[in-house]
Amino acid sequence: MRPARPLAAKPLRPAPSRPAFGAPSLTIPLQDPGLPDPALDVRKAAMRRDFRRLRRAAAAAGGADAAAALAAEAGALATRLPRPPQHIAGYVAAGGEIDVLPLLVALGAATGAGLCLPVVTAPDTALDFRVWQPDAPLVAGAFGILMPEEAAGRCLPDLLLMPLVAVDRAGRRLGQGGGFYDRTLAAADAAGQMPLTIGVCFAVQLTDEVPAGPLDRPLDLILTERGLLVPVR
Ligand SMILES: Nc1nc2c(c(=O)[nH]1)N(C=O)[C@@H](CNc1ccc(C(=O)N[C@@H](CCC(=O)O)C(=O)O)cc1)CN2
Ligand SMILES: Nc1ncnc2c1ncn2[C@@H]1O[C@H](COP(=O)(O)OP(=O)(O)OP(=O)(O)O)[C@@H](O)[C@H]1O
Repeated sequence: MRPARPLAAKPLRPAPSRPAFGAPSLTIPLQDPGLPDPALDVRKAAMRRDFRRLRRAAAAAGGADAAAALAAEAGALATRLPRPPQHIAGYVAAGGEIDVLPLLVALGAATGAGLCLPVVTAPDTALDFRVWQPDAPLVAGAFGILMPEEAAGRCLPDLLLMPLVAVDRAGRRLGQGGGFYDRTLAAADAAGQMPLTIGVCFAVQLTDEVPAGPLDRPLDLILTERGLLVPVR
């Protein structure tokens, strides 16, 4: 157990400046989040801290090579998909996440699918997705993450390349803690439009066991710079 730190030991810093969320739109409760589980949240928070550090180190040491290695697997990955995708969602890397854009572009070319990127429109909601083409302009969105402009139009992906902080061999995914992808999958499932989910990360982000609760949905596949993993459950 770590000793409790006096609050005064933490220097006061101004809140990080972030683009504000837009006015909340009409939100439909997607799923009752149920009873809070503080013990689970504490375990997830500790793992996030450790694996964000590992992720940043991996990105600094070989991020560009790893992104190229992912993209080189696009043709092989396309042949492993259970159905041909129509619209593939990637993400714009932040905080040391593996850069998935070269893979997204290559997978689009290999499958003929359209491409899109996620957009956070409000806290506690599902993600929106906007159409993206290579070299189309991106603007800063929530959390400073780049996203397509509104004029790009919306998209409903049937294949998600998902960022993550840590993952285990059963496909349990630890994300940034906003619950955005879990709510997105819950909403898609409820609408009968569950996409195929591929978690993408550096191999060092694989761990023995990610703590998970009832709202966490396991990944269909895991892709690292070392290759494709089919989760064992
Ligand atoms: N690249 C990327 N895009 C994404 C996600 C993601 O995880 N990665 N999301 C997945 O849901 C959504 C955005 N959700 C987010 C939720 C929380 C934080 C967050 O707390 N960021 C910390 C920095 C973390 C770090 O150091 O790595 C912060 O801003 O202080 C970021 C994104 C949609 N787009
Ligand atoms: N289907 C859902 N409906 C409502 N709330 C949800 C749902 N899924 C997750 N949440 C809530 O979102 C919060 C964050 O969940 P969690 O810690 O699993 O996020 P995460 O998967 O790490 O984040 P992200 O998916 O954004 O990367 C929790 O309070 C959780 O209760």
